[in-house]
Amino acid sequence: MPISISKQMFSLPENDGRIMSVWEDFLNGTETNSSALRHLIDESWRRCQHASVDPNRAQAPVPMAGQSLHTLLDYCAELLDVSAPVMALARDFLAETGTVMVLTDPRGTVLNMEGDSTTLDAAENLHLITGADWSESSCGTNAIGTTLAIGQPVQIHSAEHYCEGIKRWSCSATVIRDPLDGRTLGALDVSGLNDSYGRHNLALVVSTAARIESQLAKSELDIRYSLLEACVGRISDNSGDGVILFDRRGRAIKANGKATLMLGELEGLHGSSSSARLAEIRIGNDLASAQLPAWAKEEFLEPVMLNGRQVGTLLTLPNRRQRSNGTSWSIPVPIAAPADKSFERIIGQSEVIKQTIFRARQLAKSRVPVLLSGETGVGKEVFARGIHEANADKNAPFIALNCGGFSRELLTSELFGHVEGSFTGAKRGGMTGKIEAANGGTLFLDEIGEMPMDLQPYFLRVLEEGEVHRLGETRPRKVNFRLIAATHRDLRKEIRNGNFRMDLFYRVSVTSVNIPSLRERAEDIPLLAEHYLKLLSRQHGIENVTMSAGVIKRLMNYEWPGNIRELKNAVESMLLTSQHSVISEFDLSPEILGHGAENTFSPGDDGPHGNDFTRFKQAERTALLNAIRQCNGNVSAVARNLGIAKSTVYLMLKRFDLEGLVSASRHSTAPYTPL
Ligand SMILES: Nc1ncnc2c1ncn2[C@@H]1O[C@H](COP(=O)(O)OP(=O)(O)OP(=O)(O)O)[C@@H](O)[C@H]1O
Repeated sequence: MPISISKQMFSLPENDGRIMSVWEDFLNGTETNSSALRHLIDESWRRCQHASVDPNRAQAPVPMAGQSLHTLLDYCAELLDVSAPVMALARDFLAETGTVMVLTDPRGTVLNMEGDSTTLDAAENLHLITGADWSESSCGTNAIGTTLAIGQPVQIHSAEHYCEGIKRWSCSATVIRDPLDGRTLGALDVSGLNDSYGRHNLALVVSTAARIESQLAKSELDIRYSLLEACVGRISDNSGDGVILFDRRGRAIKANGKATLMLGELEGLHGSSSSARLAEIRIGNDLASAQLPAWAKEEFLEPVMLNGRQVGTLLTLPNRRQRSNGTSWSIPVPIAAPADKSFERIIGQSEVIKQTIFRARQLAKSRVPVLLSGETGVGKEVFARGIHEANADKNAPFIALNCGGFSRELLTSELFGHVEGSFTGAKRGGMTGKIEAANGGTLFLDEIGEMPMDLQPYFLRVLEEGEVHRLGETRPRKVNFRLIAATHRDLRKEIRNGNFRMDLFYRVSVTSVNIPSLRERAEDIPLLAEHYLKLLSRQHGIENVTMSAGVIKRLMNYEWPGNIRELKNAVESMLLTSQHSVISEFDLSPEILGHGAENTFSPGDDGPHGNDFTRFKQAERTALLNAIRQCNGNVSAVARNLGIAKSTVYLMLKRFDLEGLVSASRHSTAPYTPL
């Protein structure tokens, strides 16, 4: 007699002791046929044994981290994005319940976790954390791995776990399916220590997963609706060509009459069978990997872009008459294919910057929020523009706002806009806020960590509801924009310090790119310095200026706390102050000169310095350098400038290893010649 599935789903904690002895027997090979053991657990244990899972395992294998974790999170961005609101609820409502909610990908790798903080800590000891693999073949019978293996909701309690180290836990999980084709997209789990067991935990995951699925269905329908709307003109029967429209997964969803006729001719089909054949055609879910029917060519395909995101594909079968007339096949022009020059303005050849650009380019393909992190002046805004341009239509707006540059009141009004008379100082006729201005394009919020705490829930609401209220107005306005935020702060630390809301953090950091500091890519400095020298020479109308090898070396050794912005300023300052056509170390600022020569001294260089200068010595050295600069390397003039004897200048030059900065002949009064 088949066992009722619903009975199979729930654990029976009262059987725990008996199940433990069955497990011991199972491992010893002396199997007992106990009614305490659910059939699905028995089957799962057998799968684990077959997969040689170690029953003594105390935790999941080392979790995935770094670039591979980033790539996985990007790949699952849609699932993460859609489930973000329910995970935020879990954070609030599971606190102090002794449980956590876990979202995984279809292979059981944890993507996100929220819930009770003590349980989160305990889970960490088990490696139940983002990036960890909780498939059955890695961790044995467990709710995540087992629900993915059997495709139905399940509780795994205590002794039912296959691995000894996990037997203190009680877990309930179910799969999340693609609402269109039933594909498994991931699993949702609620876990806690044994005393958190409750049948309602399974009810909670099942209803939450259903909510995620319906949200996925809604977003799919919205996309499909927009796709049809965008292409309605192209699939009309007036077209001489056969046109088939595919959704973003490569499934045919609409075709004009001509396409049905042409398909009939191409495949020898008639009437309804050619319509049925149309419904079967798949072209893969991106142009690069399109699996085309034999009669189609790659050039028949064009991406359909909406707000910079590919939402479908049009296949145009050129009119046969045109072909027999000898005219070329009408190769379609993409509706809005991105001309990918977007990251070209980012200068750098180092491996680390190339990888960063690659990651940003990948993320640009979707519309998920991106958090750019990095020190000041590393190029966060340049990257934001790159992502926007790689993705958006040519005319889509890119609206940037620095949250750090305003008072609370001004920032509120800049972001949300206001209506006339809404506050003292409100503009006549009101003002469109940046959020509204970014509609259809990208909103770049620089220094998002500076957004005041009490403003954050309002901005979160905009992100969640896609609506904005101008200050002083009750009517909501619909908005649709891509959010790129940037920060030089560690936002997780800001959350711990109570300066940033965790729910907003999860909303804005669905994906992230960390932009390396200039220090981490010193090999790019020559390229950047040359670039700025050329650019700024042109801007200032100065011709034929170059930099000495010594300068480049110093620039490469400096720490650049202000990154590229500081480098650009340094080059500009040298260009404007140097009196020679070859910029030399002599033209460098004392900071760069003072820091740049560590371990790089070589004959002809400006000389090494030590890190161990006292503040006083540093000041003395800086004064000497300034004087040398002002006096063009003339030792007598330097002595006069500093009010000390020439012999003391020589002593100081020796002490600070700066002799190379004055003219070659110790006693010469000839003007300094650049190296
Ligand atoms: N890779 C790059 N190649 C060339 N120029 C760059 C690059 N990255 C940044 N820049 C230039 O450096 C300057 C600073 O860049 P940007 O304003 O994007 O930095 P940021 O990280 O946003 O700074 P902040 O955090 O202070 O706002 C700009 O003049 C920008 O054009």
